[in-house]
Amino acid sequence: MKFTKMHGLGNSYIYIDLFKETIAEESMPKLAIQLADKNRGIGSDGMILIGPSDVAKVSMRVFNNDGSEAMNCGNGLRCVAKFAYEHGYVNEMVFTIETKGGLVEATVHPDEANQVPTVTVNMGKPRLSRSEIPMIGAAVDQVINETIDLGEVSVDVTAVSMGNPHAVIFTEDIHSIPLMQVGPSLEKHERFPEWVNVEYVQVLKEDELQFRVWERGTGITQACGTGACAAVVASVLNGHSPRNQEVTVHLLGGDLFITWLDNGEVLMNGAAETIFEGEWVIK
Ligand SMILES: N[C@H](CCC[C@H](N)C(=O)O)C(=O)O
Repeated sequence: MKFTKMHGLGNSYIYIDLFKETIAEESMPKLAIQLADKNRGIGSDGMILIGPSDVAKVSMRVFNNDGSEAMNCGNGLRCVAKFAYEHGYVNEMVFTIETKGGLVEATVHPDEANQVPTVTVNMGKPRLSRSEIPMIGAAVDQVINETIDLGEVSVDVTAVSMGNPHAVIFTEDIHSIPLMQVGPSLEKHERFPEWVNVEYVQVLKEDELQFRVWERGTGITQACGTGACAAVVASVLNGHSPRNQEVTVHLLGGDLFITWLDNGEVLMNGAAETIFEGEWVIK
């Protein structure tokens, strides 16, 4: 089976082209774990399947390195758009991608060699009501700075879904956050029946955020595209950032440029890179 390892700001996945390969549905979680294993496999944050779609130009499925399937992946979407354009599955520069969390629209920015170094994705509208996150508790339209007791510490969470769930916590100092403690504790907290991605955000300026993430089903990663979108939405909801203005999000692996438009949609712009291609023998 051919694979391509790609990354968005160091958030890497093993990409499998289902236009050419076939993988049995029941073997997908185990294959994701095997491919992502840095000692016995290739090494990545998970596996992403690129394939045909009845409703869009291409489809994307995302598996974390624990084998769990996610509804969306921002860094993955930019790499899928790059892959689809460079492999000729699309001829346009603007096209739709089907995810389990809904349809998104990608715009590739080819260079003079017709390769794609950066991609802009319209991620659609964030889902903010408690039931859409999903999150346990009284029905509310928005979960803003809700305190969750984790035993030794409690955190104030702003909850945002980009098709996948995010718990955003604001901090005064991104370099002193208890991410290794709070991350795993909040990820599987009973308030989040489908678990949750955990993001710490420090507001440097209204249009500049520092960002760290503990990803659901993976742990700490270099970057999380849907998380960066959730961080900007949460920053606007908390009055730290303006709508309709590009916000630079500094992640461990690099910068993403996010705008929450007045029409409610979230634009994400950033890099997408191919690392190498290879062959994997399915055991
Ligand atoms: N761990 C996430 C999926 C990957 C999202 C992230 N890598 C991104 O770029 O958005 C989840 O279980 O919802």
